[in-house]
Amino acid sequence: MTKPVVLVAEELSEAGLAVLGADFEVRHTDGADRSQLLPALADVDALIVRSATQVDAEAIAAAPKLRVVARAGVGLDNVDVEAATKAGVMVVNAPTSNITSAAEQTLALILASARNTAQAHAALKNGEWKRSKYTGVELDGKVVGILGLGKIGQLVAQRLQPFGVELIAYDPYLPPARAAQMGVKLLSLEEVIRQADFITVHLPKSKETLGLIGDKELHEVKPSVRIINVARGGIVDEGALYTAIKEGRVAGAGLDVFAKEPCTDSPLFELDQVVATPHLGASTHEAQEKAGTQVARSVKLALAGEFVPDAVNVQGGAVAEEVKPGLPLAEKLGRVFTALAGEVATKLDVEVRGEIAAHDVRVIELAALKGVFNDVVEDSVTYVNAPLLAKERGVNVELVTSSDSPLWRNVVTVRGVLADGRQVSVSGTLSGPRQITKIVEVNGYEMEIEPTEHLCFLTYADRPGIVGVVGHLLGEHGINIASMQVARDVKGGKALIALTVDSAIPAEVAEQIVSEIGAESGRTVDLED
Ligand SMILES: NC(=O)c1ccc[n+]([C@@H]2O[C@H](COP(=O)([O-])OP(=O)(O)OC[C@H]3O[C@@H](n4cnc5c(N)ncnc54)[C@H](O)[C@@H]3O)[C@@H](O)[C@H]2O)c1
Ligand SMILES: O=C(O)[C@H](O)COP(=O)(O)O
Repeated sequence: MTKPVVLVAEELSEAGLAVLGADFEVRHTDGADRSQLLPALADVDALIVRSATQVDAEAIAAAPKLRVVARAGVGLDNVDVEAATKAGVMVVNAPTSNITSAAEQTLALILASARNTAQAHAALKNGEWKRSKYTGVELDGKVVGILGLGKIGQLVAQRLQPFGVELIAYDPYLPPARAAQMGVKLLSLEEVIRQADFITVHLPKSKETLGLIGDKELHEVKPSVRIINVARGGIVDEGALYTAIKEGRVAGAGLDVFAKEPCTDSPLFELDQVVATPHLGASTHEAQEKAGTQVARSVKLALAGEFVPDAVNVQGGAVAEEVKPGLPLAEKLGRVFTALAGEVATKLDVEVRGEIAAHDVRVIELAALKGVFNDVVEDSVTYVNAPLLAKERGVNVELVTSSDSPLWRNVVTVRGVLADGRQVSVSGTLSGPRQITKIVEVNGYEMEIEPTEHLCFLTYADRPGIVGVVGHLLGEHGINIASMQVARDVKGGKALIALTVDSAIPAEVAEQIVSEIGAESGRTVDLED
């Protein structure tokens, strides 16, 4: 059996490679070099990167088998998550792996900037004993403004507390009470910029944050301000920062990240007031070990078709053990639903009833949608793109949960309304100690059949002799019936035959059966992949 291929496009810790183990074919490439990356993507199942590999729409299109992109770190600005989602590719990161390292690097740059450590060090190594030139400032009593009080911003705040600073922050998405608990006062961006002696940036790079600290803002800061950026290059405009330092409107800067990386020739490097490092925030043994092992675990889960807690483009929360067996059931019900409906519903309810409804069952809705669209679109349907497919087709999807399930311990129903107002539904359960998948309801008719690979549902007017005709016609075409059930609403009313057969029923045979028994509808379902 061929092993799934994992392409490691940047340095990954030994511990991460060890977690991948022998179950995968691990290949290496230089992700920063497009001429190497694009051809290397042709047959890979998973891609592992850090920040130097651009996983854009072109790269995703070059990887038709790709199932997961794993970012061994935090920032996802180098991954086109939207393009990945459209292609059904899961994107995962390691959101906490390097936050301590990034926070410590921030402290290092704040202190180095305050005390001119790097510049004095370089001068001394150059044989210059200069003391007054490198006189610095204390942190004690100063105001530190944190832009982005998220995971790293909060760790920085905690670590700065003992220095006797006043902490203020700009983060419109954080409740002020949460900030107050940490001893940080939330203010507007303008106020932070005007009051701070140190400004430290911990924002994600986005359309809103790119150039957030630009020429205008750098005209409003205190001239004694030092600006630290360990988040992403470009959030502080490098040209505007250069001019502000040159003109004495900013006292100094500590920079770990740059708008274009690698960056070795920034005009900022000419300024003695700037201390800079080559994107080293996450470059510690500890952070790399954590990032490597976390993404390797996520890749293993993703390639095993399991739910991945760190996936950023899959809706829903952690999946409880009790819920997991319901996923293949819901997916199967989704496929049966589409076969019964023969079209995409305008409104779709995924109902989860019974004991499992006490858990977060949003993933069951995803699994049902995955099944609903499995035989509708050419491209592969995954937990990632299934909700997107529903949205694109204007399907209004709702998850309905209830602890009340009178007949079965747990039951999942996919119920839909079609364009002409008709309703279609199919329910299933996992029965007995062996948790056997059973369909227990179709369009309101109760039954109990095990959905094998080939199924057929016939709705007709209840009368004698129909079972014989169906059996005879199938027999004539060499199709063996594995099981058959008949259900009806009232005697002489509408009836439904549910059949499982050993081979697919060709369309012309199904049509012949429908015509001979005068069926209202006849639907075949083929569940083999
Ligand atoms: N230099 C490095 O090596 C290194 C290492 C790790 C992380 N990072 C970067 O550090 C940054 C912060 O990472 P994190 O893990 O703390 O992220 P996070 O998501 O935990 O925190 C970001 C915070 O920014 C706030 N925010 C988002 N958009 C905003 C906006 N437009 N205006 C104001 N606030 C906004 C959010 O509310 C959140 O609290 C990211 O850019 C990440 O890529 C860099
Ligand atoms: O976002 C991150 O995780 C950091 O910027 C680290 O990036 P790196 O993995 O390329 O060092």
